[in-house]
Amino acid sequence: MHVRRKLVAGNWKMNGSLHQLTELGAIAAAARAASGVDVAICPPFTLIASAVARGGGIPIGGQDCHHQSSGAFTGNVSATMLKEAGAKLVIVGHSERRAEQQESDAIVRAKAQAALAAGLQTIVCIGESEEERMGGHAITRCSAQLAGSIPELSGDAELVVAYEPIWAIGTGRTATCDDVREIHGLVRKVLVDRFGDAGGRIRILYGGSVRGDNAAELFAVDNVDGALVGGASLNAEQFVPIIEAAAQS
Ligand SMILES: O=C(CO)COP(=O)(O)O
Repeated sequence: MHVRRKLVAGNWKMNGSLHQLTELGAIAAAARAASGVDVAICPPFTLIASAVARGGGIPIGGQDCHHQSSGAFTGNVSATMLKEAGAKLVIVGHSERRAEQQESDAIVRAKAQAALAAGLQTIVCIGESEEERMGGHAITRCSAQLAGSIPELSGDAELVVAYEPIWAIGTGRTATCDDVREIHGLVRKVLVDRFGDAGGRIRILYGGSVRGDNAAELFAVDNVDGALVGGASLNAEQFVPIIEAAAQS
């Protein structure tokens, strides 16, 4: 049985500003108080270097990276560039990118591989749509995404998986604890089948309308090793209670 520290990561998406980095002070203080919990924030690319400078030691990450380290890829940023900017982690395969940028499992996997190779902690996102869940296809969809998107483990950088049901993102609707237990159990099985003992150490986050008032019950579910938080990570007032719930779980 592996003891996995909780990880609470904030995904600011295309939100935030230099001014908003003032929130990081209180978030860093809460992170220091929650000694058993890892906390990270992923702001837009343009804020990464400033967030590293002003973040009070909280690991700062990107929300995407290209799978090549450099080249003629206008508008893109590579994992090595993120690393140089001071990022410690990166999110890849978020459903908003899979939908808007048509990112396939194979692309997500290549990005994850590049991120691990650059030494970044790498959060690979999976999750089914509402239609897939209603049609009884949540398990098959998540299994296919796992099979196609999870990279080989390489080097010392940590792989993390985030389960984010698309219908729960930004909607205020959270998956039931039973649904979360089922999918996180599936993810764990896939990871252990593939990586053996190392698969038991990989942290699995839940994401989708996590808030201070539902975090504790989600953190109590088997194989929920933390949260990937969107809206509620934008300010300390809403994010700190989630960190505190992780510390008490
Ligand atoms: O997409 C998410 C995090 O990556 C979840 O967003 P919300 O917490 O706003 O639902």
